[in-house]
Amino acid sequence: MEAAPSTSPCRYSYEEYKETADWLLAHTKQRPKIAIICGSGLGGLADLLGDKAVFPYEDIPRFPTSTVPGHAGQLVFGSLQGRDCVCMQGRFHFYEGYDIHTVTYPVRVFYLLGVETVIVTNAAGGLNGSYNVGDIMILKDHINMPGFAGQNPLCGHNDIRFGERFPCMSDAYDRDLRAVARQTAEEQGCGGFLQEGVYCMLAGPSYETIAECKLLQMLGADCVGMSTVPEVVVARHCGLRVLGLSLVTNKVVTDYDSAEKANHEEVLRTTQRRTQDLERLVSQLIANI
Ligand SMILES: O=P(O)(O)O[C@@H]1C[C@H](O)[C@@H](CO)O1
Ligand SMILES: Nc1nc2[nH]cnc2c(=O)[nH]1
Repeated sequence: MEAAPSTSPCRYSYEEYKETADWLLAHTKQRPKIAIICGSGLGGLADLLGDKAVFPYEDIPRFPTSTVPGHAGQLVFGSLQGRDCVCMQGRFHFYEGYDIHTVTYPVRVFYLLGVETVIVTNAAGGLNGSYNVGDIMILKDHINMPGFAGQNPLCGHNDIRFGERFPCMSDAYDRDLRAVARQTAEEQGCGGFLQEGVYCMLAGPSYETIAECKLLQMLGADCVGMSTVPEVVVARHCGLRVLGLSLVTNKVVTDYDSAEKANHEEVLRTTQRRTQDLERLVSQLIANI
């Protein structure tokens, strides 16, 4: 597949998103109001669903496919805590070569399915010195670094059926959902490793240099990752409520004498260690929202 030029206008028409959504609606009886996007190593969240209908991405008309270890590549519809949900087991990253409109394609499909709330999860590097590996961070804000460089998924023609030309982002992470998440985390015994902070997205796939980590710390970022922000921007554009959760899978290196090196194996190891806590938290959250 030939990559789209980075300056392309939105590559997809309303009718294309609609074709995907209508196909899914025709192939499942579930009518989800909640969507969950699983981060690296966090795809086990989809296994919580009962009464499942599973669609590999390659079977869904116009859906992209995922290439990262730790990401399965299927859309799972099902029921959790008596609520219909749809779960993306495997997301699309900009660093895989997808243009920013393709990265966010599923979010507009969710909107057209009737989804109202999106729970976005990710694996991230901890920048905040007081964070520990294994902490869960509720996102209260983000820094859209690729957006600074012109890679905002809303660039190009604005279709008003999705949302307005200039959407607000100061309320990107829903205050009420954050409160429910804090409360639920306490009830589920996750309070001892819960944080709330700012996620910064970089394009990846290289991890950060020491100087870059120091810069991001100065900017006020608490965690750094390679996803989530484009999906959140598109979700907010079409009025979906968003809850973001980062799992701190590693601490970034900020010391020139350190022998530590960021690596994807450590990222996946940490997700395995925390997977049950996260599953419990998300499951109970869904009951509480
Ligand atoms: O999909 P997420 O953001 O959870 O995955 C993170 C970012 C990269 O894909 C990978 C790096 O280890 O983990
Ligand atoms: N950019 C980035 N993404 C990550 N995902 C998991 N850990 C990291 C990290 O340290 N940096």
